[in-house]
Amino acid sequence: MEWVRGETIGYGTFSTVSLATPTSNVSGAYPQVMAVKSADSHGASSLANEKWVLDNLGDDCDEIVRCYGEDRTVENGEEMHNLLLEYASRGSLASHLKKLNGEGLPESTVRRHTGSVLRGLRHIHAKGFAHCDLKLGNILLFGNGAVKIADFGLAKRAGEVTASDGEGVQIRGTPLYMAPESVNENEYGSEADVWALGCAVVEMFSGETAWSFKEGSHFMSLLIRIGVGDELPRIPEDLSEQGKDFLSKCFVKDPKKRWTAEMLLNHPFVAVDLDHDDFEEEEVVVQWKTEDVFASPRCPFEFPDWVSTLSDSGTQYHPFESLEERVATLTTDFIPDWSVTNNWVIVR
Ligand SMILES: Nc1ncnc2c1ncn2[C@@H]1O[C@H](COP(=O)(O)OP(=O)(O)OP(=O)(O)O)[C@@H](O)[C@H]1O
Repeated sequence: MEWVRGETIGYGTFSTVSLATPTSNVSGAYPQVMAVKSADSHGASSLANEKWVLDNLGDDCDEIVRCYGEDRTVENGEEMHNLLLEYASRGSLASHLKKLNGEGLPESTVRRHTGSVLRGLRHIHAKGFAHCDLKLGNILLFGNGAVKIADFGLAKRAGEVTASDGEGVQIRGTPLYMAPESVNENEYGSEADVWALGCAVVEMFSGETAWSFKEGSHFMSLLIRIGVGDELPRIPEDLSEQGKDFLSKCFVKDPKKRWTAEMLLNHPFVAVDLDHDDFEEEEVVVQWKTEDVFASPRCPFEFPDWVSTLSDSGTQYHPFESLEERVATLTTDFIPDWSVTNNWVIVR
């Protein structure tokens, strides 16, 4: 497919996302407006992984962003890897929420979005994958009010051991959304996606992250709270009883006892027919104002949207006697330079 690049609509850790239009579209096989996610050689493996996962997931799930293909271009003398994706005219839920100045979304909207994300997760998990980076920045909002899961750069086959697994303490995805078993055991399976979904639901409803923290606090202290002890993410007081119950099924520390996406789809919080009068349909508008360009943060201390990345300690892996011992190894005065991360960084 021939296409031309339009203006930039988002920045990620690994990529820049722009508008794209096909130049020859005789058969009408492609939409008139697409999003193209582009990366240089540093982000190429993440894009290749995303393409591979999306190919495996197929295009029969309405809650997963569609991929129209990939190609390579040379721009300003540099080879760029490009992934052509379905364009979400209203950006991510993270950017949408930012415009609400700390306000959350109405509960009926949260229920509808949660149901959609759960259908997407059920599909991903049924195909044997885990997303590993579910957060509001990776849930895209479309003109008709629909939401879809995007950004499969960190996704992997559930249970698959990556080259870096087992070599030390890893941070895969965004610390604020990390499940206890990911902090304690480096486990990133479908159960961890459900925990992250719970965090996303809290944030959608309250406009605040599920974990409260002091500005400037070390992110390792958050990992200790997630991994050790009984503390759970905050469940908003003003959420309905059904909502609170739904979150209590997501925030189960033991992944084996946590509800699955399939089970949660039958929970009354989402298993109701909601009227769709709380959003306005919108035509696909392609003129983005400069201030609409959404950048994924590049530093873990830019609360609340910590950067998504993979990291490992780079040190020899050894089993720990207790959770406390393992998590205590995370505490260090050394603060990595997350602004230059690609795939893996040393965190201690
Ligand atoms: N299909 C799309 N339609 C509209 N906007 C998009 C689309 N894909 C991505 N974006 C925008 O670009 C931003 C960055 O994209 P994405 O998260 O996929 O990149 P990334 O490099 O994987 O980032 P990170 O891993 O840091 O989250 C998104 O937060 C979103 O605002």
